[in-house]
Amino acid sequence: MPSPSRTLFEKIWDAHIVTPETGDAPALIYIDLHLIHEVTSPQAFTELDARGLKVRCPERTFATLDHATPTTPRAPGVRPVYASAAARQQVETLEANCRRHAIALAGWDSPDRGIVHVIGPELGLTQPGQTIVCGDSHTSTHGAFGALAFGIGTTEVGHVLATQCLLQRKPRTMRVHVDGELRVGVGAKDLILAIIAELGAGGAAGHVIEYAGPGIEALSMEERMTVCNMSIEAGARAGLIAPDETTFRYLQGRAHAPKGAAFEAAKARWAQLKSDPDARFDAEVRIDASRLAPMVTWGDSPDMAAPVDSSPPAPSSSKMAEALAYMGFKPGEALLGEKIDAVFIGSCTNARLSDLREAAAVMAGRCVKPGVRMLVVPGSEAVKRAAEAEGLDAIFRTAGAEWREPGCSMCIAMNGDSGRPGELVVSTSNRNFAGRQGKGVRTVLASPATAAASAVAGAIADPRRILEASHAQ
Ligand SMILES: CC(C)[C@H](C(=O)O)[C@@H](O)C(=O)O
Ligand code: SF4
Repeated sequence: MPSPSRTLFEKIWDAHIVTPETGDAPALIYIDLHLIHEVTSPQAFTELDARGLKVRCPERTFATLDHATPTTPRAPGVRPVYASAAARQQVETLEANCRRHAIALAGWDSPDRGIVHVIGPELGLTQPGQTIVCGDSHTSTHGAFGALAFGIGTTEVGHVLATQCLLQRKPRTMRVHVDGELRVGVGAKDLILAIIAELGAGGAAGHVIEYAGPGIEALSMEERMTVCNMSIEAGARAGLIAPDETTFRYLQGRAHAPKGAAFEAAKARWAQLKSDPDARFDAEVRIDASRLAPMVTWGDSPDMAAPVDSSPPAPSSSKMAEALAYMGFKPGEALLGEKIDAVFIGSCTNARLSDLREAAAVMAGRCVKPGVRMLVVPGSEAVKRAAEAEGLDAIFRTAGAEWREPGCSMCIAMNGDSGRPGELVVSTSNRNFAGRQGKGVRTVLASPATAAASAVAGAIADPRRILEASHAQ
């Protein structure tokens, strides 16, 4: 009997069931790859030790240092100076846990270190069809490869360390179909901000989103990662994209990807990973990418976003009114021209090589407005090396920006990189929650191009003015 049509998510889910879900109990699913970092793993290891348990599959576990790590430049071999005793302890605890349990760690001396969601793909650890978890909500990033990837809590990190399995209720499915191509000056970040604005912060709650359609197929892997990264900001459990030639080209030759004949065999398997043509989704949404403008947020939630050349809407709830009051923005008043204090180019959303290129294309031959601070923080050591090899660091430095060491940095301000109370920061990260970038800091989420154009203008700016001019030349 032919099997019923299934979505890509359902295919990956079915292939990983150890024990099916029943009315009373969630399913038990097998986890192919467990990524860990210093913030959400210490208690999980403590629990493991308290029960005398070993790590079940150290070879399926991979660790990095990213959240608490200082990004101030330092000479090779010099130990970093941490922002707090807590930050230092988190890092040193993970170093000790990895040594004790024989877990590979991209630590301080590793050329592979970086933000967990940047290095998984870079190293070829992230592969189509896998189940991937990490004690981190932006694990959805890895879904760009056609993997089922989602964040888990610290208790679950302990479960996965001990058993390589996870208890999960089966999520529902949503397809976001993207037609049309993005115009000059409009990027993947603008697309996902527009999608989140459309869905709302909780609009995809309980769902796994599959992004599909010509507008998605046209995206590079790095752009697809930017889109999948922010799925969680619409409340989704995960976001994924069916793997294709773009995916396979990206993976070929990566350190942990299969090699030679094994790669060809894997590719043939991966090519099967797509939703059946008549597969049914619990929800469907359509977006036309060709109609989008660069987006910026005007509130304290990622769904409070609008075209950069528009203004915040009149509040229809107390939440919106409070958000506007926090940001100091007024409905009907142009967002363009709002004076800014700082710009942050970084995070697992937008700190890959293509993001830095996008920002550098705007900065080249221009200067950061005096009085504005600009931090450029590459997502990984590999991104930093590649950017330096093509002179992007020089473009940023010459413009007056700070070129930093890799890490999460001002995305979450756990490492000492933060803004001052009241400052307005244009940021390429993914969360504009009140105080996330420092107490009282007001965050405007934007693309690397918009952030760079704003740094030059000293105010929220439209990158199309610069980019269309250079395109026409
Ligand atoms: C620290 C970590 C648990 C957190 C997350 O889960 O996402 C962080 O990465 C974030 O972006 O807020
Ligand atoms: S860069 Fe930001 S969003 Fe990404 S993992 Fe780090 S803190 Fe979380």
